[in-house]
Amino acid sequence: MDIGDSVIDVTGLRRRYGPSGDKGFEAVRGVSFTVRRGELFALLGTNGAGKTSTVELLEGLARPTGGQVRVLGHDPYTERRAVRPRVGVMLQEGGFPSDLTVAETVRMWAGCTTGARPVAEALALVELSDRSGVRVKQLSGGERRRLDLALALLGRPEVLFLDEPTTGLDPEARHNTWDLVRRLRAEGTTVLLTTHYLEEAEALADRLAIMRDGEIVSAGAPGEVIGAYPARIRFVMPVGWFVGDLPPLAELGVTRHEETDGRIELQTHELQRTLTGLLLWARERGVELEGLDARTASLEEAFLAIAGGRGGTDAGSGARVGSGTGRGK
Ligand SMILES: Nc1ncnc2c1ncn2[C@@H]1O[C@H](COP(=O)(O)OP(=O)(O)OP(=O)(O)O)[C@@H](O)[C@H]1O
Repeated sequence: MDIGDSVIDVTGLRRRYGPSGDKGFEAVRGVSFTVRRGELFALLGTNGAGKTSTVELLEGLARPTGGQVRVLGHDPYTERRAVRPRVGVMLQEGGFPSDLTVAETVRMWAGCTTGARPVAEALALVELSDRSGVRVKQLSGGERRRLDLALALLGRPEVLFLDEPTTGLDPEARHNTWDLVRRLRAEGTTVLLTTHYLEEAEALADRLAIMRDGEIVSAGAPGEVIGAYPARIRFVMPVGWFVGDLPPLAELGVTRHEETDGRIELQTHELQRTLTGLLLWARERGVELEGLDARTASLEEAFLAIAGGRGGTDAGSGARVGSGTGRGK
């Protein structure tokens, strides 16, 4: 096996439900990506974008209708026995018997897992040690998610598939799960994550891909994906001053500006240059830019533009574009 550094290789992947032609539906339409060893790769997209349909193919739960998947150098569907013991899967719904206690559930799972962690260790990892005697049906939604994660980690997997792992978790439990995932990745575990929480992807992912209508429409490191979108500077125009009094906006690197009731928003791909020019202008005139707020685009902004289909980097928001009129001082 020679897979170099890549652990998951996906090439031209397709998945169709139902027959070909109008009666069927192609949920995955030629998806390609690679996940390297020890990397955390996040798959994002709106509901129905095709994430679960893709991940199920990587997990070997279904056969692709086109293209190819390799996990640890093997076809996860036809070579399931070679792949399965080295992979941990946390599905959206665990579906284990709920009359068993937490410890019994982990013990039962451990019986089917080669080289399983001790039950106490698995429960400690997800901070469920104090719930070990509780029946699964009595757990909260967030505790069940953590139990799902404990089961996925039981066999010390080389590759971990996490399908919306923190849904239903309170903020503290979510951050604890993030810390655990970071630790696992630091130990060399390769992680493929699907999530609807963009701050989760931003916090954890080395690289990510955004899916829309069965295709990957943007991919790269979070900074690369976000970097295509402009930073924003917001402030309130000082009383008696107007946008036209500012230095020529194009010279400050502003690509777009909006004005609503004296509140100004500037968009720029050169945040430092634009902000410096603006602050120098304010200092020279001795005025205060009330409510000044400058920030790079967030993954959420990039996601909404990409997944929603706007795609362009300076897509208009429909707000009124300032006229730039004003009087000199
Ligand atoms: N068994 C099925 N038969 C027919 N269509 C299906 C089936 N499963 C999923 N689909 C369709 O495939 C598309 C992709 O679904 P999928 O569950 O992969 O999306 P997703 O990105 O995981 O969405 P979510 O974020 O809601 O989990 C959707 O339009 C869905 O209705």
